[in-house]
Amino acid sequence: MLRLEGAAVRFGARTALDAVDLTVAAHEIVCVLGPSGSGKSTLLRAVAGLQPLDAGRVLLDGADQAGVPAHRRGVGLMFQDHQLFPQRDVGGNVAFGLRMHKVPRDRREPAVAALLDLVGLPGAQRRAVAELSGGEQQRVALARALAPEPRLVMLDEPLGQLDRSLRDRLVVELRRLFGQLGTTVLAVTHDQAEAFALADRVVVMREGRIAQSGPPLDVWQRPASEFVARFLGFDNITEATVAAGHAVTAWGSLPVPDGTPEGPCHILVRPAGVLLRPPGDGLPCEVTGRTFRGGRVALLLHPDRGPALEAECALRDAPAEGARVTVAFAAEDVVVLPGEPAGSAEPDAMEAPTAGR
Ligand SMILES: Nc1ncnc2c1ncn2[C@@H]1O[C@H](COP(=O)(O)OP(=O)(O)OP(=O)(O)O)[C@@H](O)[C@H]1O
Repeated sequence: MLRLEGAAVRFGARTALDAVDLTVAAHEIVCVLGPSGSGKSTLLRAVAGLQPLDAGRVLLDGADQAGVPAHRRGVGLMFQDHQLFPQRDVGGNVAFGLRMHKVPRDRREPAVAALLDLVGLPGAQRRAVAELSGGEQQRVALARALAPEPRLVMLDEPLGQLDRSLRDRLVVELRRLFGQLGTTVLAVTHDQAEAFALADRVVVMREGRIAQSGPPLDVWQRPASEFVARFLGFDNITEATVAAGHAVTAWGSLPVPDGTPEGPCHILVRPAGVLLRPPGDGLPCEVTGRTFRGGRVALLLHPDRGPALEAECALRDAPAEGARVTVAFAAEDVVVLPGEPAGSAEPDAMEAPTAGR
């Protein structure tokens, strides 16, 4: 449905989008993730027709959109600050796009009612926008974006201003809603939990380029680079040299999957793969911090050699701060991160990385 080919946008000397190739299939939900300034909003604006390209093409249903103004592209947009019209009631806001598309009144009213049902605000047509909660306003904004039945809905930080619990709830509702409607979605967020809960596919951006693209679980299990791994919050990363089926690291020798290329690389160990062992064999560490996460505890460990480690354990097994522990590493949680040239986006980032399994 949507294809970007070599899309580039420059602001003076700054390259906001750097030769981006991206496709979104019909009915697919794609979430673009990335740090601040990585080009996420610029990407959306380029697709919407609000930002001209300096190079490359945007195609919708195979048609080049060069010169097609935003309102003729058939895309629905929902921005972070959701910009509802304060002087219109809920029904007036949702009907806005329908009026613009000259849908007659007798068809508008049932459409608005159906959309409000869909977003969980049945019968809210006559309520004033100002008296709605943040989450309710967000739903109205969504209903307004969906009303003209756009072929593609684009969401910029759709749940940006809401608190965590409301986000977690709404993101599940959104996914269900999009599935029900068969909506094609391109969303942008810097919240990885939101992206992973909403998306069929996540696209991680770095400095105007795509650092990795894939189903959420794949990206989570096999980050393509140190950048992606760190962006996802993995910190157990160290330099390594692979030889004869093992990686030699500051933490000791770690098992790596068969077929891992020999030579220097970075190694990630997921916190679940840092195993507490009785004193003896393994890497001695001191427990320097504990963070409670539901029934689990994240332990911050200071090893006798090598960088700090995060481990995860059950509440009842959690050693006290200051305790001495020994750790071993589970092979299935060791991930080899392909090398990336220092200071540049990764040219081979779309290739599947080698993963410990
Ligand atoms: N109108 C503009 N003029 C100049 N530079 C701009 C303009 N819009 C964006 N940029 C620059 O382009 C780069 C990408 O910006 P963009 O807003 O797309 O990033 P983002 O990933 O959406 O960031 P955030 O998460 O902070 O919204 C940034 O370096 C930004 O400063």
